[in-house]
Amino acid sequence: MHATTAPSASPPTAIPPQPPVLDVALQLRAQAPGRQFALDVQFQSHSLRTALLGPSGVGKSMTLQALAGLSAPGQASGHARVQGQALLDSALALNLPARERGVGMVFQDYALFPHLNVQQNVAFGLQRLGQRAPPGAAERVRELLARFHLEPLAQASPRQLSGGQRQRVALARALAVQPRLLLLDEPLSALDTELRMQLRDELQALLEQIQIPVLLVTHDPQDVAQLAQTVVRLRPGQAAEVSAVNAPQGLGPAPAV
Ligand SMILES: Nc1ncnc2c1ncn2[C@@H]1O[C@H](COP(=O)(O)OP(=O)(O)OP(=O)(O)O)[C@@H](O)[C@H]1O
Repeated sequence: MHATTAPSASPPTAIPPQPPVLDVALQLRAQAPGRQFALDVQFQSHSLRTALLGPSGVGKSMTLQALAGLSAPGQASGHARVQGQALLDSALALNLPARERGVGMVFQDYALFPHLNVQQNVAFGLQRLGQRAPPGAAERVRELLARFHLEPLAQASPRQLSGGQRQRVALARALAVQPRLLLLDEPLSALDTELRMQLRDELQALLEQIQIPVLLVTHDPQDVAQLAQTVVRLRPGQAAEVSAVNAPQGLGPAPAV
């Protein structure tokens, strides 16, 4: 006679909670002769696309610089994590250098290198000082030039480009390293209304494709409506306010960027 045993009920599998997409708790300090600036900025975002808003001078650009690893020594402390991975954690004495952070940044004026052509600007982030370009770099640059419709302009100098073309070069350069975080500091503010609308549409399509965490500084409500899922408002002397603006987009398979 066989004894049968009821299958033992397996314990429910606990799904580990997802870390926030962005987890920022930074103390920022800057000093100039006769002037001091201090900001504690704390927020978490569970969205891939977060807008950082706040009045002029509140510290938005400084926050982006701290995330990119571009702060002056001693200017930023605390912690900053992207999908659970720390870029900076003072408690652990961890402060990754900018090149090791995997953070792409597009500045308001695009900050293209004037002495480099379009192709060299895009390739810049892939090179290490005094070293040969890593394997695959030339292919990656070709891919990005094609993707951003920049092939005919590969040899052009930044001063020969329109505002929209400059923006595409800046985005291609920021994405060259396949960043884990993309920072956009008022990327549309230098453009006239018509071009801004067109490039906002392009940026929206691009962000939907690349599906990497993005933190966007803007003053423009239309940027927020079209590009962001969560808004973080910095307020002088007060805690940041976090709110949802749009339902998260479906997270389809992420094509390589
Ligand atoms: N190197 C520095 N030394 C001293 N103060 C600084 C330095 N850099 C920035 N600041 C000050 O820090 C504050 C925050 O500057 P930040 O550029 O981050 O503001 P912001 O919110 O991006 O403003 P805006 O919307 O006008 O671009 C400002 O008061 C600015 O004057």
